[in-house]
Amino acid sequence: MSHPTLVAAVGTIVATYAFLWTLLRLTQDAKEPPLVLTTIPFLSPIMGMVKWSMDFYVHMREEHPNLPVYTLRLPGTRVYIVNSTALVVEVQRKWRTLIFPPVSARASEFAMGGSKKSLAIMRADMVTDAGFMHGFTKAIHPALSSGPALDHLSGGALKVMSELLDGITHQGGRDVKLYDWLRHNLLMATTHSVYGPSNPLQDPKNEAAWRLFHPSIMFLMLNLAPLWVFRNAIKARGVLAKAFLHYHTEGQYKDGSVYIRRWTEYFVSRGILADDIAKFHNGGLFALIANTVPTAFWMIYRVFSDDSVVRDCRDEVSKAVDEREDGRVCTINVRRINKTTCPTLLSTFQEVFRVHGMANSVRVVTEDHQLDGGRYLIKKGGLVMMPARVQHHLHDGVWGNGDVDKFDHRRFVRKDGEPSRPNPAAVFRGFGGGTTLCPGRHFATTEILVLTAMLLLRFDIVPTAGSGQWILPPTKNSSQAEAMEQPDHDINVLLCPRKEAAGKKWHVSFTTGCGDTESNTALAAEDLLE
Ligand code: HEM
Repeated sequence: MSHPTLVAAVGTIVATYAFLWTLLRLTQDAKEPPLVLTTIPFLSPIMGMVKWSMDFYVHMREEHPNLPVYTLRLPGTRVYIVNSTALVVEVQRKWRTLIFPPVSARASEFAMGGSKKSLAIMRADMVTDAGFMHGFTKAIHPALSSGPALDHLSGGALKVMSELLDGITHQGGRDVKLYDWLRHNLLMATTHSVYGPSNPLQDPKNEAAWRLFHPSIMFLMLNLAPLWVFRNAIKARGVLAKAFLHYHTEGQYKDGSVYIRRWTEYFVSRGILADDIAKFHNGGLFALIANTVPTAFWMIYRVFSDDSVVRDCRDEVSKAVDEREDGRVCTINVRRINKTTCPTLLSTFQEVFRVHGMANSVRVVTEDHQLDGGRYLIKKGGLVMMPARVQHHLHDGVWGNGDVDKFDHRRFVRKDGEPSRPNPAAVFRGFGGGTTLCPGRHFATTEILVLTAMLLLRFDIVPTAGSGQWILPPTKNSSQAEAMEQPDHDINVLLCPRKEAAGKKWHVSFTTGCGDTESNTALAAEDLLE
């Protein structure tokens, strides 16, 4: 490069840097939460996110331990990251000002491809109870809260899983890739129970389309690249939407679960077009299955990779089994898979969320607003983000005296005389929190806990590679659209029927028998407070 060209290039870089630095300072109000990562204005936060992936926010809290909330400036947007538990509670309480519906609407537009007309309906009122999004949560809630509709939903999926395990027992065992096995079979079991006998996902073409579309959802939602980059994913999205359109227009949802009937009837009642209902089914499918699969994977990994956990949990779940006909008919009573009978199993499940969970609850700021009694100004149009991982890795004894970076399967077992943890409303955020607390949490919890119980009672699980050792897979490629880490590679395991379970017939029951406590599997603070 010639000398004048070099001078011009350096000059341009310096001038651009000075311009961006000034722009950043001039557009940042002194009352906003402290600005961090400004070395390269607007780009340093992105570089940090790429470098640290899902540990970025935990890393940032360790770098700035005294900041209850801080500002990241990204091109075109400001994001306020909340570290303080008390501020998480405050943000969730202010759900009419710091709102979630724009996030769902964005997903419906960019990731699902909804039409302008339907998006206008969704966006018409994103604040009051009469708005589309709040009405949606209310419409599906009764079908997913405790009661016959939920039992039917969980029972339908568990029946499919139980029959699958019968087949493996008859075969004398099976070698599987654990993640892939769960991905296929939980998809089949869950969608069968939700969508009913005409479940569109039972067609292998539609399952393949889902697998192609699913990994692109986050990128489509970010809307940073031209659509042709995602042409295969968009084509797959179309294949699924076509199948769901048939399901909808033929009225097949009427033979499905109460949940899917209420879901559909709500969209119809708000004037959403049939084509869009079909597209939004793709989003519903994402909510239904995307987090259940990795959560089940980690649960099975964490239980079966430690003999002492297998021993403790097996002992507990065996107390939830009723035997008849001289022990030849065994019924797992779901009501007894609870914190009283199975404290270690439940604690392991909660620890899976604490260690592997990566939910990032996001809210949009609708007007300039003061947080923390006027200490911080958060500006209209900004995003407020509450990363679960930050809360789940707080030090200072919040999670007990042990190492917060270590997986401790007994961390949540209540010990006599121990003080309760501070502020449970904010610290456990595996299913998010506040008005957007996951409505599917009871369904997913029952599905995963009872599947684990069935496996414990009926099988040993042994890795078949790496001289039989369980080796924790890395997770750095996890998609951040999900609330749970995903393993970067699969694990080969042998599902080996236990001789203690041989020759027995296995069932799952939801009836509350004499002496059973009502199911208390609640993990979210909101449920614990009920
Ligand atoms: C282990 C499995 C699951 C995990 C980890 C999970 C996690 C989450 C999280 C973190 C949120 C966002 C909460 C927030 O931003 O505060 C959420 C929302 C949601 N989840 Fe789940 N979920 C799971 C299973 C399910 C299932 C099975 C269903 C459906 C039956 C479901 C339906 C939904 C819906 C509809 C929302 C949006 C709520 C709203 O807009 O207010 N989820 N989930």
